[in-house]
Amino acid sequence: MRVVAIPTRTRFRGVAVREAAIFEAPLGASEFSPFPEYDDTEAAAWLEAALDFGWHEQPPQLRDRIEVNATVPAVPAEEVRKILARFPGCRTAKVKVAERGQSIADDLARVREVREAMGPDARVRVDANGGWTIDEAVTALRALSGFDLDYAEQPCATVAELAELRARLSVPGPTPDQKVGGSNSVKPATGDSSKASAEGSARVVRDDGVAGSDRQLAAADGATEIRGSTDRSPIVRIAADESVRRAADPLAVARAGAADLLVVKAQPLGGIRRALDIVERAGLPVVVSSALDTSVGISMGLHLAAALPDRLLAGACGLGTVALLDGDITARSLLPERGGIPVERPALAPALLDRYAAPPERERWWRERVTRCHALLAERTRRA
Ligand SMILES: O=C(O)CCC(=O)c1ccccc1C(=O)O
Ligand SMILES: [Mg+2]
Repeated sequence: MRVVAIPTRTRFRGVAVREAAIFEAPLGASEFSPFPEYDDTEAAAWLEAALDFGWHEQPPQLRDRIEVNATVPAVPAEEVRKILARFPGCRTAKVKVAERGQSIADDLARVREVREAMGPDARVRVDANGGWTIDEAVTALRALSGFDLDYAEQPCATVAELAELRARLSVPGPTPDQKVGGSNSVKPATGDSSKASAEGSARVVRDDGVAGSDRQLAAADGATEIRGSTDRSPIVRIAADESVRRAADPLAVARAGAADLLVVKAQPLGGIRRALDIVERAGLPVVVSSALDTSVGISMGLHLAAALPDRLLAGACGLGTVALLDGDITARSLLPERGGIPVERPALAPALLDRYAAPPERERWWRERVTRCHALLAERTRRA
């Protein structure tokens, strides 16, 4: 095991140096990189993932290249084009919003710049990391809806808030720039759609990956072209991220009908097979994303995305984030090229492991954490 500390090119979630423990395992390199503030119980799932990827055969690959989104940190609008340039060929962008200390005006300016830079055909998503209250999310997402968002990721923190937000967004708002009426108008929510069981209701996935219950799509007034039109139901699709990867029950959000799609990450969900199992049981389309991993962790995410059936993949994945790091540890970096990344397990570069070696006290901290998390996993196995 080696511990590395890689500077970020732009602060991301306040992170200026990304630390990771890297295993040189029998099946290739594997990564353990839970954020330092996560407790051992939460971090144990990340270790399970690292051990699984390094020591066990992975499920069959259904594709050999994964389309990725550009990830735009909560930078000032003036910096947007510089960030987008690091994601050559990407036709989808995910923009961080609701950053602490910033305003909705900052978010609007950033998203406007992304939409202008990428053009009307691009898909633009936002990720609030649970930073809005329901009221703030309603206001922000109504304001942002003019930019034709692909979805809003974790606008509020809890499953209950997401469910209520989703219901409220299905009702036409008073915003003057929102056209109501016409054959493609947004119908008021049927009331219980947010509580509908994801498992019980038949789900349909449109050819662009948009999914919803029969009733939800019917509520869109038989619209065959929701994307690109100004009116839609709901105003914006809701994606769950933290409500999947940090929840005691990753399926609760799907069961509550509180999200239209899920963001799944291999490490926090305990590995590729565990993540695939969750996705199958949730029955919602998904986007695979990273946690700002090195190319080793990205490789794990690419293998998860490659194992997903087409019907469950909802567009470009958030796996282009090596572009946000100022270094890497593999011979070849898994950076976006022509909008995608080949599914590979890159070899470690010994000289880079040395160059980015973490200071001794951080190395010791990570070794102790691995030891504690491993003991938790062993204890769990003993009890099972
Ligand atoms: O999904 C992406 O585009 C990149 C990954 C990303 O946003 C992320 C990276 C580290 C920690 C949290 C998140 C997140 O999706 O919230
Ligand atoms: Mg997210």
